[in-house]
Amino acid sequence: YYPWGYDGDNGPDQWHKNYPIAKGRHQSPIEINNKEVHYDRSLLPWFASYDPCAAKTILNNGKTCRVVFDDSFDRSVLRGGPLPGVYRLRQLHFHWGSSDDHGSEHVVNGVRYAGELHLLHWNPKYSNYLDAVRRTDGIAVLAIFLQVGKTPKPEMKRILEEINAIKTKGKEVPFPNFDPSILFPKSHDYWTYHGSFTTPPCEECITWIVLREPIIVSSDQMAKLRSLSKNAENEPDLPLVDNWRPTQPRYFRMVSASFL
Ligand SMILES: COc1cccc(N2C=Cc3cc(S(N)(=O)=O)sc3S2(=O)=O)c1
Ligand SMILES: [Zn+2]
Repeated sequence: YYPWGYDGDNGPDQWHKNYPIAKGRHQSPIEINNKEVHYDRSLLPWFASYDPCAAKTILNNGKTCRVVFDDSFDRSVLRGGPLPGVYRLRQLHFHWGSSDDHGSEHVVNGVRYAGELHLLHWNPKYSNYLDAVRRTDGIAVLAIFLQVGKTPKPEMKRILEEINAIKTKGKEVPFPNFDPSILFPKSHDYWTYHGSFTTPPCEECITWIVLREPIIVSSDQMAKLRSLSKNAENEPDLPLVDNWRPTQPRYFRMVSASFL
């Protein structure tokens, strides 16, 4: 395991030295531009059926704030859309900036959002998560943009209330009874393409489902995320901000849209 980060000598431009696939042809995130997107009317709607009791803990791993779910059976699943079957929800996490004008990983027609929520699911046709990570159809990530506005989504409060308990790297606390589908925007319109983890190991195993409609968060809520520290309790407080990877070359990949 090699230490990697988002700035200076271990930043995104250096990742390929320890994770050569970071220079692959199917990397994420990417720019999504209307004029290069292909409307695919055969794309089905996607459905999430999540069990709120599957939620286990919320943690700060020094790179993001993550909520972990029980994925020992088909308990919380995503299906439909571009997916061949059900995919099990394993975790959700966020990417955000040092200010409200940037922080998302995917960029839409030149627009960067303040942040991006990723819900990570794996294909249970593989024996376990680590096996799924090595397959092109192993993982599905539902990505939802965070846009700063005046009327924030009240459902975000539950996650942000826990931030004080996981201020430093390595902190993990129980996070029971949470159904992440309450965070979804009204519209289920999405873009989809084949890509990778946006952090090391950068495996190219992800079917990305990027929602067109952002969810609204307040500037204070973004500031709450920025109050997390990259470091552990007994180390200097380094603000956990700008944990997003710059967009990668699209090469010969098609981005399909579920909407006209
Ligand atoms: C061997 O692959 C493994 C094994 C165990 C954990 C991970 N992960 C690391 C990075 C990573 C990046 C994600 S993103 N931003 O693309 O949604 S999700 C995710 S992870 O699953 O936590 C990868
Ligand atoms: Zn992510």
